[in-house]
Amino acid sequence: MTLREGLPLLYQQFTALFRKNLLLSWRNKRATCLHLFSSFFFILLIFCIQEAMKASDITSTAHINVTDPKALVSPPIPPCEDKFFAKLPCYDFVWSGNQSRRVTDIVSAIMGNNPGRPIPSNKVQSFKGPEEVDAWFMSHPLQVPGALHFVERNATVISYGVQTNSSSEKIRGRVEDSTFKFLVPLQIAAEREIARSLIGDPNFGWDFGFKEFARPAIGGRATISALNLMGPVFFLAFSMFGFVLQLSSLVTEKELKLRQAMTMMGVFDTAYWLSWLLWEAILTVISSLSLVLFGMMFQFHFFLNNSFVVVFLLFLLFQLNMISLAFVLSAFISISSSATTVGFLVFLISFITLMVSSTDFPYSSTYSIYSRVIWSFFPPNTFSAGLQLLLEATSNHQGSGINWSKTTVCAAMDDATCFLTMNNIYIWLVGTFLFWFVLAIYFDNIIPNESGVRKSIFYFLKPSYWTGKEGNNVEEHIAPEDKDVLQEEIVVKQQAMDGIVDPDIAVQIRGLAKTYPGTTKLGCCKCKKTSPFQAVKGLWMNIAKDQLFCLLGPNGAGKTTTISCLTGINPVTSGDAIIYGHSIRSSVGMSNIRKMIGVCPQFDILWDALSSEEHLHLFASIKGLPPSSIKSIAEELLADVKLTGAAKIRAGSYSGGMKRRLSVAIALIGDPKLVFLDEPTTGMDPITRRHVWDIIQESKKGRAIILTTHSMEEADILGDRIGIMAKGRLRCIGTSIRLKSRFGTGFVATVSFVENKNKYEGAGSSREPLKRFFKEHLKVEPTEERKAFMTFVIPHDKEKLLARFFGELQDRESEFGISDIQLGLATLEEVFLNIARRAELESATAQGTMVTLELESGISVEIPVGARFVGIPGTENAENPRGIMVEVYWQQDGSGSMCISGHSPEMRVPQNVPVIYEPSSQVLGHGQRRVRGTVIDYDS
Ligand SMILES: Nc1ncnc2c1ncn2[C@@H]1O[C@H](COP(=O)(O)OP(=O)(O)OP(=O)(O)O)[C@@H](O)[C@H]1O
Repeated sequence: MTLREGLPLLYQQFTALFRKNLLLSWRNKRATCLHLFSSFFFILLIFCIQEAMKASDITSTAHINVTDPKALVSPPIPPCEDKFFAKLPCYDFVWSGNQSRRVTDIVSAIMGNNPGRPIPSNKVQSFKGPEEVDAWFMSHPLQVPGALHFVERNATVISYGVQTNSSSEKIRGRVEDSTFKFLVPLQIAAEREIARSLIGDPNFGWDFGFKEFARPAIGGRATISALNLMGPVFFLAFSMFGFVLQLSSLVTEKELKLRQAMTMMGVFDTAYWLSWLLWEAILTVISSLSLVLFGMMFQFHFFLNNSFVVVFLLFLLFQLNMISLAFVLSAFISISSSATTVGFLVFLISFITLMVSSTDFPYSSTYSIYSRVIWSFFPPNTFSAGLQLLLEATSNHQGSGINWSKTTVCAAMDDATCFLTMNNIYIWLVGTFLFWFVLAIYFDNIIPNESGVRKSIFYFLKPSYWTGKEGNNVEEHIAPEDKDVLQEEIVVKQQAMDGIVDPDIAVQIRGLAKTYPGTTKLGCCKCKKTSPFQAVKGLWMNIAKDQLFCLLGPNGAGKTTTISCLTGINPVTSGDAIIYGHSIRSSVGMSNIRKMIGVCPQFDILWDALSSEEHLHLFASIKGLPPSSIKSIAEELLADVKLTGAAKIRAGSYSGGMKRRLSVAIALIGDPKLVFLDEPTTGMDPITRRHVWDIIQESKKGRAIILTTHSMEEADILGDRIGIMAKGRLRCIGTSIRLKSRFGTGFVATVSFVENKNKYEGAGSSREPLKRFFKEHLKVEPTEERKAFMTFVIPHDKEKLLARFFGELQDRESEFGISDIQLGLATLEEVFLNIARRAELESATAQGTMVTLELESGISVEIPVGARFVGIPGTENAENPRGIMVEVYWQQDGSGSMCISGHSPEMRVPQNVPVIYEPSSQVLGHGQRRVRGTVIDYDS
């Protein structure tokens, strides 16, 4: 099948990824709707605030048409408690001129004739002159709303003055109008009573009235002030939805290694970024459009008077800038749940800069052009400046707003103070959008990804970036101890030196090594730097076509790192690998390799919201399969992994086994010539596992498979050739039988007994002769003793004796009650444990890592990790000249480290067995005697 290449492939990947983005948004309807239509809630909120402002200003007639204004006739002097923030005890008014009898009478008349409420004498204070009143004011702030000052000039002239506390305190958003509330009533009362006194008629009528103008409602004022007050913050909050959602989608793809999976399948970065950009641009257009339309629907002058295109463009460009910013920040975040926190932080910073912007900073002559340029790189700042221009253009009822032809016109009166036009804002927003987008792609390359891989800061200046060729240095490494591994290394080195490309070889690994750089972690007081870690220390091997190579090894051995290097996820530190003639060190070679490999990574790399069918369609498109064949190939693969019934169900609801099967199917898309399966059957039940084994077995034809597994049974059944790695090195390589015969403890003989009740009752005693028979001839004890069978492990060195021994045993079958004898090699698991143990021992010896073995006899012995037969110093005597030893049983804990699971009964150290590790000294600890054990090579 011919796979697509170049531009057609880029276009195919782009459309497939775009469809994926669309599906993800569709399946996440709630978030998408919030992104698209949250503008409605913000506009509604501004509308409600505007209405609330109107309601709170209920005494004002600003919002209604005043056709027939009501006249207020001689309003009374209000009680002082009516004053907003009056300080108690308070006085209704104070007055001066109390040395005049006539004035005193006038004031008494004011108090007594106050309409509807005569004023009691304790609510009024009198003084001699205005100076005394002022002094009293100073010591009694807010205790009186007004004062009257009378002067009796002569019999016909009494002059007076009025003082009011005009401070405009607000209460619940309402401002007190002290002139009409206090000043006018005091003035009317004073004039009325002076007139009556002068005329001499206490009933003289004095009605004073006033009323406002008849006029239409001042509709725009509150609308604009609600938008002025809340608009910038609310519009910023609205654009945060898209920002946070985009950030979270990108980080989720990174966190779940979905991006890595797509890279392994050969996705172009251009297709990836463009697919997100186009999808987000569409969402942004819809959300900006809905914001402007809702604004118009709620009759805001800002949206009605400014031209539609001018407002829409400002919101669109700003939101696109926020998307670019989300792209940049996604390079620095590795956990999707942090997206909301980062969104909140960006909102907070934007809010602060918004406040700063309201002080004219930096768009005035006081500030330098540099501060304006730097300030404008943060999109919310430019946006708020643009918003301010549009708000000012509609700030009063007559404001005609800005239309397209006025976008180049400055709002300022003279050229010297003209720093911004709408056109400048648009140009800046387009510029910063492109700037942040390019920066996002740059950071995506240089910030360590989920595998800790990053390019150098000046990667684009390196010739290798453009030519696709990199160096090929091979570091010297310690020669392997194992003869098969050494032989393999010699063959590969020779072929590499001669430049021979064996047509039967799919992968040739040439001294592949990987060192992870140390990382610096910021603690509360100091930085903690970890040292570089050598995960793979020089691998040399050939992997043949049409074969399944099984890579085994304990946790942390370096298997996944090796696969990551071969699939181009991790760049190698030194060495190389040639896959079907292409080097993994060259970017051109790697892109060719990606077309012919399939990868089933260790962890399921799937979108919960996509079905298995959609996954296969997506990955098939990324690989470049012709669109016409994708449907049938997906159906075929789904049938192979028995997922046809669940083809349309979302992967999020799959069981662990179903997810693994889907991952296997993804790895087999496009008939790859080399398939990497990293622990493909983890979490599967035995039936499903066997089914997947069948699929893998079938898939061997015509391709090479590299499989890593922790199941020895799987390796035994599927592996044509097995390599065991430990501590970054290849420890052994060969077929299963070869490994078992070389590294197993020997042969395993299982003797089954005839089912006979009488015999069985005496089984213990009737089996003694058989045990003696094994002991006398082969010097072995049973390792397992059950009702129906007994198992003996026979060391390799007894191989020559076996033919005669088993011949004799068969002859005496009836005597021993034997029904069947089975002889086999040790299991692969035993081989694995032996190799792992040796590697641990080697590293523990090199590093001096010790663990404590608590013997049943009560003695504690310090031994190197992995040591099998341990001699106990101080137990030597005449009977046991070399002392006592035990066999230590090891197992791996959850983290892959070896730990002691038990030990055998104590036994004599045989003569002539060599000591591998001799402790240099004995140590004492916590008052308890602790000795270091010797390691005995009893196995060899
Ligand atoms: N990005 C990384 N940075 C630093 N060290 C790493 C990184 N990835 C892996 N390692 C270390 O490299 C060693 C090899 O890891 P690797 O995942 O290759 O082991 P493995 O054989 O695949 O183990 P497992 O069976 O658990 O998957 C481990 O000690 C691991 O901690």
